[in-house]
Amino acid sequence: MTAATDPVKLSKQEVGKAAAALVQSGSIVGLGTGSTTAYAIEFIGDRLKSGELKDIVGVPTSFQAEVLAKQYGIPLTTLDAIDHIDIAIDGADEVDPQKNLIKGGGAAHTREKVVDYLASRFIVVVDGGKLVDRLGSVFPVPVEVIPMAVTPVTLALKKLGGKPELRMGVKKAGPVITDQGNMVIDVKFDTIDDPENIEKILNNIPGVLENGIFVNCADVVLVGEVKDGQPVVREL
Ligand SMILES: O=C[C@H](O)[C@H](O)[C@H](O)COP(=O)(O)O
Repeated sequence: MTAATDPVKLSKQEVGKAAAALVQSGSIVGLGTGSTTAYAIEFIGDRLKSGELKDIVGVPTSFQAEVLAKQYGIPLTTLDAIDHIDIAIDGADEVDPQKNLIKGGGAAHTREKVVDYLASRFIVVVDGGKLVDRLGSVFPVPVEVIPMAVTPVTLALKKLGGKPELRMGVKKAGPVITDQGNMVIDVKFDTIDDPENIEKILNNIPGVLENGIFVNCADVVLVGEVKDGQPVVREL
């Protein structure tokens, strides 16, 4: 593992490493998506290679997680072949003091929600910049929508008082397409007073597959920060 020098990268690397250290031999591990979890996957792979960790199997939450797991030698399985997940490690885009999350900055929140909620222990890994007093303060809520319903869902989101924006690709003309072949509408709300309620309301719009609000899901939130030039990891 190469040492990161940028403070945010260093925080992500250390928090990823701390989460990977929580994985025990013989576990079924949910492998999250994003730049922070990527470090956890890399470190789990290192622990496997060194022999410190044995007999683990991963459940990837995205194509990205699957590619990384293969790269770092982590055997994979699917939800059809198992009846539980022991631990899941995943990132977040926002975390409030009640450990509610907004996820989906990488358009992977639908599969992540399935895997993270199934896990007996869900460990969230973030850098300090992701902590907010109130969910939705900075980040819009990603909403995965089947392609034929993009227009009516956009109108429904506006009626709810949100500012919806179809997520566009980078280095790809046109919209982002998820691992399920759908599109993502990012919807910014002025305030989200009741995350549990808004999560349900969004998922109740016909054509919506899943949204990025995760309530009552995280067991542990590990926060990586750099203090006096040194990376530190604390629990929220
Ligand atoms: O869809 C992506 C996921 O929800 C990520 O876990 C989230 O966006 C955080 O990613 P990162 O660790 O790159 O900030």
